[in-house]
Amino acid sequence: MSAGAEVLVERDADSLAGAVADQLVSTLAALQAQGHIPSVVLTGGTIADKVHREVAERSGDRVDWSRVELFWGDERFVAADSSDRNEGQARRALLDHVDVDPARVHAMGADDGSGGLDAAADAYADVVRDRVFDIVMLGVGPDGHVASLFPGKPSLSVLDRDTIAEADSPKPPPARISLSFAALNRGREIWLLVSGDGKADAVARALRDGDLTETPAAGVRGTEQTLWMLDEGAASRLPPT
Ligand SMILES: O=C(O)[C@H](O)[C@@H](O)[C@H](O)[C@H](O)COP(=O)(O)O
Repeated sequence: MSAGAEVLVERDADSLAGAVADQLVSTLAALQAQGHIPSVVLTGGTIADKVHREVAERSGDRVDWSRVELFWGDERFVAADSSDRNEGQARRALLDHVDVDPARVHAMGADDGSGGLDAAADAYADVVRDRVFDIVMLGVGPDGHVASLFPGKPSLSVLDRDTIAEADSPKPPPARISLSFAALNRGREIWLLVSGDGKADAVARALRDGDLTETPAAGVRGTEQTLWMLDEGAASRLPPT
């Protein structure tokens, strides 16, 4: 198993989302109790959406959302009002229901007809420059992708820039912006959130220290913790412990 990775298994997607939400709320509350302004990287996808909804339900007054810095690990490069945007998904499920400070919500650029994909990726590199994230949450695709870092793509070897532009994503929509491994791996805690047996092979490959070109999820590592939070389906190909 991948060195330093921890694995937590919940029964199904709902209990996984609840467990992740509880852990996020308590981690943010603990960081704020130390006087720190936590930074969190959000992602898109179905399990992220469930997690965001649970966090909105469970955080109550334990987290001061106006003192949390929010970033995205990747974004679909579509019009700002497209329902495809990861930003819009997170807003509808979580950010619209808690008291965030708009100045601390750092969304990636949208396709507004001005600068284009490369310029939007470069602009976000300026936003995250030198930033150390407290918590990076990532979904994992059945092909082992994380954020918008897909198997076999040149973006996997980008280590000298914090963002990449992906013009030909195998998961629609095709145009995306993503943090690179260089930026993601500045995360103190990286949480990989995975549900369903369709992802069990990718999870098993990543945790066996698979090749990141084939399984990008194998390439993320938090500086303090790499935590795989799975449901039983996603964990079903792991060796028995
Ligand atoms: O924009 C996106 O699509 C993502 O950020 C992507 O990396 C996602 O997190 C995974 O594909 C898992 O998505 P699911 O949970 O829907 O399988």
